[in-house]
Amino acid sequence: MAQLPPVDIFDYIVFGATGDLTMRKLLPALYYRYRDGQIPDQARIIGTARSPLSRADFQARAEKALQNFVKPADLDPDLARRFLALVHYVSLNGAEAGSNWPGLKDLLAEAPADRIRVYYLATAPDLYGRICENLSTQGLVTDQSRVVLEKPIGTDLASADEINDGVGRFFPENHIFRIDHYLGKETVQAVIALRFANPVFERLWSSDAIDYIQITAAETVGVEGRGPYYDKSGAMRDMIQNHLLQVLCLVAMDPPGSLEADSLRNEKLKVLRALRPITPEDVAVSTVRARYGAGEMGGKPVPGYLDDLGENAVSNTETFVAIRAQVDTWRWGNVPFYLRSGKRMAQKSSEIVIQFKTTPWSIFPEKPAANRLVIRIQPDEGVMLTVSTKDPTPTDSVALRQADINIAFEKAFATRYPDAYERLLLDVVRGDPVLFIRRDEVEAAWRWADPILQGWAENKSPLETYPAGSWGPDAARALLAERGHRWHEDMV
Ligand SMILES: NC(=O)C1=CN([C@@H]2O[C@H](COP(=O)(O)OP(=O)(O)OC[C@H]3O[C@@H](n4cnc5c(N)ncnc54)[C@H](OP(=O)(O)O)[C@@H]3O)[C@@H](O)[C@H]2O)C=CC1
Ligand SMILES: O=C1O[C@H](COP(=O)(O)O)[C@@H](O)[C@H](O)[C@H]1O
Repeated sequence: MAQLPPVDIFDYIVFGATGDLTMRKLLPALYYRYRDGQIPDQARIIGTARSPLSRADFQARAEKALQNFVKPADLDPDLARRFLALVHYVSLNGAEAGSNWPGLKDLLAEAPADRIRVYYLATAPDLYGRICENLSTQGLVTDQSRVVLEKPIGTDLASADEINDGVGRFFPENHIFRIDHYLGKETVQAVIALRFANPVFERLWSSDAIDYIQITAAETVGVEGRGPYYDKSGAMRDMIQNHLLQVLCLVAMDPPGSLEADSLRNEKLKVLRALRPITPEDVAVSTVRARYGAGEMGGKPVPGYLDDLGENAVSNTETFVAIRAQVDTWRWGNVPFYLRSGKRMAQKSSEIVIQFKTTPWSIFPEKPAANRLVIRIQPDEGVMLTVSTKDPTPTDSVALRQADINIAFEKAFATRYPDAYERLLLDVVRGDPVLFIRRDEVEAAWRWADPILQGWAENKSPLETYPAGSWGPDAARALLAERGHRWHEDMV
């Protein structure tokens, strides 16, 4: 494998270091980058949370996280030991001015003052403003400091503004890295390469040739231990407002002038601003929301959402969303963009499906089927183009058959596909914002999502149920069928 260039020495200070995200994603991602020689031995990973842990306690938790979330074949004990030596811990309530800030200050002061500092906020977003204020009051925001904000930024436009204002008082916009881990996925970035490095696609990339587009992020997991967070969020705030809209932006945007961050973000912003509003009155027509009931996953019975939340739970939260969105631009005319995300669905599958139009006329006995381009974000990352070709069976006329041109990336490039966080965590150290979200993008996304959430809150469309292990409620199928369209799994 090509030698990857190491980044500069840094201190990564994680607020919320005992939480699920740090254990499941951040520490394993940093381990992989360390393993590949990109993290210098002088770098430090400083966990902070309120839990009163010693450094050794936290290192033991970090070790367990590596054991649980790094592939056993990739976990080298000697390397893991050296990686864990980079790990520190400070018990601290980030939201309280009188907490153990001296503990963090003293530790940071052991390194040169111009060392890169990344403050990664992996706590509930309503703490972001107060944590930044405390960092500033304590004199910990240096010229080389950046702050990373986890999603979701707020629960609507007003709360997002409050959070962005709270952080923006202490960090300039170009030092604020709003993370959306879908942008760190190799196959999401591959959309940019596919579109803008291959005229064969880009020349057809409009309503002239495209009938409709689907973007799906289906998960098999339920809410797991995250019920208290998830029930306040739901699929719209957890997945659609951020991850799926970002993917939609990359699919729908015009060519940026360059790969420079603002060039790309300006084009994404135009898409977000061109999204046709779905008013509370429209939600019954253009959206479907649902939650999973009891069902079966992998042949085993699983409980429904309410049982997953706990005894006597009451909830109006959706675990599944399907939306017919429109991008009101010259390029897209009336092409529907179907967005769908859900938990406890039949398969883990994130993909983009570009369904082309059929031929205007057929010289064959049967009308050729439309071409279809599938970009598989995960798992089985790759690209598949379905074309019509001649059926080789000898007959007295020309019969057609569909066949796939299929590129499986892992096989084609013989390389491991890194987790999205691996790329993004080091982009922050490099100070490269291209795969992060600018404030105006967050605002535009909420501006579109808010009226939908309002319509649902006013019960203007019913909360459907779907059995765990299925592809969602029948209403989601009907949303496409109205226009003669089908979800990918229903295409033969
Ligand atoms: N988990 C995931 O898969 C994903 C999570 N996110 C986002 O990441 C963030 C964290 O999520 P997750 O790890 O799941 O959440 P958890 O609830 O698992 O962890 C929250 C963390 O915050 C700490 N914490 C809470 N209050 C304070 C405080 N006042 N000062 C310092 N630390 C505090 C907790 O530790 P302690 O109680 O010891 O203080 C804990 O370490 C959220 O914004 C979430 O939306 C985004 C994408 C995916
Ligand atoms: O941000 C989130 O993403 C995960 C899904 O991420 P993926 O990379 O596995 O597709 C989702 O489970 C979680 O609820 C959400 O907060």
